[in-house]
Amino acid sequence: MKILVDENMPYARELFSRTGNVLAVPGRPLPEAELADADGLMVRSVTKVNEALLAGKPVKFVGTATAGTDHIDEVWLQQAGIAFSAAPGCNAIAVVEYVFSSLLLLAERDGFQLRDRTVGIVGVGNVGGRLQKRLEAWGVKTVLCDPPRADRGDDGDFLSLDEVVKQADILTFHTPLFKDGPYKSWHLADLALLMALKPNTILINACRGPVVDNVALLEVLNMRSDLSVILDVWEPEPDLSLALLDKVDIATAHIAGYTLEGKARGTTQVFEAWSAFIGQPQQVPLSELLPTPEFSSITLQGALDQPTLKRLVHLVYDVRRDDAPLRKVAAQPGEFDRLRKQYEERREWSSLQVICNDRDAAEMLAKLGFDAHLQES
Ligand SMILES: NC(=O)C1=CN([C@@H]2O[C@H](COP(=O)(O)OP(=O)(O)OC[C@H]3O[C@@H](n4cnc5c(N)ncnc54)[C@H](O)[C@@H]3O)[C@@H](O)[C@H]2O)C=CC1
Ligand SMILES: O=C(O)C(=O)[C@H](O)COP(=O)(O)O
Repeated sequence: MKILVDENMPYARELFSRTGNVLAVPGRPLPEAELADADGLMVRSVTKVNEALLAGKPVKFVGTATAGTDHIDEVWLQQAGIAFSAAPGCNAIAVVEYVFSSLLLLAERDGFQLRDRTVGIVGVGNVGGRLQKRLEAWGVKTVLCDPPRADRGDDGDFLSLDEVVKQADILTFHTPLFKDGPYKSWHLADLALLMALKPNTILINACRGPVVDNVALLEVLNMRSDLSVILDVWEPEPDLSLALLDKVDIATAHIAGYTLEGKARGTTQVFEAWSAFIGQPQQVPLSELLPTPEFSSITLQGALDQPTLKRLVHLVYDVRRDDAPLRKVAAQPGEFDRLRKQYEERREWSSLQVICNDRDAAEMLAKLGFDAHLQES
């Protein structure tokens, strides 16, 4: 059995080699000759998987260690009898923590309390739903837009996109990329939407670049200096607009989901699906794989206010570590992908044990996802 795995999938070699010969390869461009005798192909979002790549090849299973699946032609795979599995939700916590890291930074810069802002969440699935819970735990009002969930009759107060735009001080997008169909999300944020944003809105895109029309965004930012923008994803990638990069407040190279936990979950979810597919089902607990983090325990004295939360959040992950390198190298071909391939280890809040002497602080931090405990007296 030969299994091709993207070289940017931590733990893939050690897991997949339990079931066959593993070859780790770059995802963009993928060395296509290696597919001639491959049974399994495990990719990330940078590899387009379609008829052009796989027709006439022996590949029987495709896995993607990602939440998004817009790089996969699922209809063709099904017609061709090739099994497919993704990793829904694997990196949702990572994206939520990216958003918090960014918002706490802007809140400190601009001197506001998150609790005084209304956050509009567009796409309330694995990422948006977790973001809603953590924001509300911190006392932030959220307004939600998710037409597929509203149409399914899911519980929740879902508003139209126009209504959310009217109410939101912070507008954050967490939809899949659909180029057409009833829930088309391509250019969901178009010129009209961007012009309709309330004064001083913070706009965030950490889902897929083309969900926000980047040409329109640049045009609007040239007219409106009141807006703040956080972009993790770009239209197009990897060749983003340098003029736009210059205008945004926080800019990163599509790494919002890149915690070690998030990537490891992606690998294990796909490995578990593959091992079941070949009739050797195996479960892999994350705790078997993850190393001890650099900072594993800290003591917090007293109450938890927003500046203290920011310091804790930034101890685990400060988004500025990813913003500066992108600005430095974005003009050079290949550097966007290199930043992503050589990504420095980043952990989730749950990796930090926080011992508190204040009960409310311990309860709040636990709700937010830290490994928080009340100090024993
Ligand atoms: N920047 C990064 O590193 C990452 C980006 N992503 C992207 O974020 C997207 C969302 O991730 P998840 O929450 O895990 O996906 P999900 O599938 O769990 O949730 C997506 C939600 O968006 C809703 N939705 C679909 N079309 C919509 C529309 N037109 N308007 C409003 N809502 C709509 C769906 O009903 C669903 O509730 C992924 O599809 C992926 O493209 C995901 C993880 C990491
Ligand atoms: O899971 C997703 O969807 C993402 O956007 C991933 O974080 C993207 O990472 P790569 O697959 O491009 O490494």
